[in-house]
Amino acid sequence: MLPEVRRWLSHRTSRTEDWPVDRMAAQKGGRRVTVVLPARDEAATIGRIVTVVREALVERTGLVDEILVVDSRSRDATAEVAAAAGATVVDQDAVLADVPPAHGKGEALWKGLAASTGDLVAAVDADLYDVAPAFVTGLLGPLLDDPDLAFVKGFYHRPLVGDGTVDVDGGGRVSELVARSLLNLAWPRLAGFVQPLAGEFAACRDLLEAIPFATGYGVELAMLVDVLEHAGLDAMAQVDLGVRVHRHHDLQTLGRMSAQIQLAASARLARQGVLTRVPTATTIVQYRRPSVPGPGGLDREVVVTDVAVDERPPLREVLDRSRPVA
Ligand SMILES: O=c1ccn([C@@H]2O[C@H](COP(=O)(O)OP(=O)(O)O)[C@@H](O)[C@H]2O)c(=O)[nH]1
Ligand SMILES: O=C(O)[C@@H](COP(=O)(O)O)O[C@H]1O[C@H](CO)[C@@H](O)[C@H](O)[C@H]1O
Repeated sequence: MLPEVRRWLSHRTSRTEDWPVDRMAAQKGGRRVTVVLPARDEAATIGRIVTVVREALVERTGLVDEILVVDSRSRDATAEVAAAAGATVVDQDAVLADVPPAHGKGEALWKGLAASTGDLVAAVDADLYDVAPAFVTGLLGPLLDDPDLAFVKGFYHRPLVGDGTVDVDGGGRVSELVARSLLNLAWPRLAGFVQPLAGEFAACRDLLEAIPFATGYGVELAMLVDVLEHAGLDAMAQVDLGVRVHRHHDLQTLGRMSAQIQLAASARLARQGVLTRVPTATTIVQYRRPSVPGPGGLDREVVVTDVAVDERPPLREVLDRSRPVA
């Protein structure tokens, strides 16, 4: 581990208990705070998350001013459930409607940033089973307290919850198998982040508007790299949020997620001159138990998926272009 990272770890890591909500609400001053929840088919969990955040942090303490759910092409009642629980709900494709739409989690976050009004923006995944207000206060605490900070990432223990089984630290499989190795090899200054792919982070609006967003699942890794480049390691911090339990994807879905992360990383390595060009092939070939016979008698079904992700430019460039010239 780089000595700089060792120093950063002890200097820039805190626990959510270090940031009591009443103190944070008092330190907020005139700043506006938005919580953004990107949500695709999260009708089962979004209502409870919005209710917890609204009751504890909007109504009881005033720490949060806006709860914004980005409905990311849901096929279920996510939008209705979120609105009934008290969130402002925007349709991903209706935000910046004159920009050709894209798909994915990063797109939902980018559109959420565009639609939000906070000076500080915190993001929380919408598939969490048990969200406490401390998830949000922990992310905001360091930012409200220290003007040198611009970005805070959550970390936690991640159980892998199966059918009647719990592996206490078995979650975060893509983090362990893909993201951590990529970061340690290519961006070792980011090796201090305990959960580099955590969907829970908070940042200053100015910073988020100044960096590009990968539209798919590469968004978290891309954001770490871009924030490091833009603001420097000492403007970044992490906070222990306890335990996080969420709905898991199967291994093949995680394989496609991994491919998107590697594409986002490759784009940055090319930008930094480490790779001479960005990969042009964007399909992943996977094999699964056959529902139809595979080619040449292969006892596997061949599944080819396009994992291409667009990159959104820094939001500020888009907003500047659409502003009328005086
Ligand atoms: O196209 C998408 C895919 C995902 N998500 C949201 O992004 C978050 C994290 O995605 P997911 O749960 O699929 O990833 P996991 O945490 O299971 O790896 C969740 O709130 C999803 O609803 C989204 O808004 N749009
Ligand atoms: O961290 C990980 O390995 C993956 C998968 O988590 P699990 O193995 O299902 O606990 O989950 C995350 O990765 C996505 C891609 O960066 C994020 O978008 C999600 O928020 C995050 O939960």
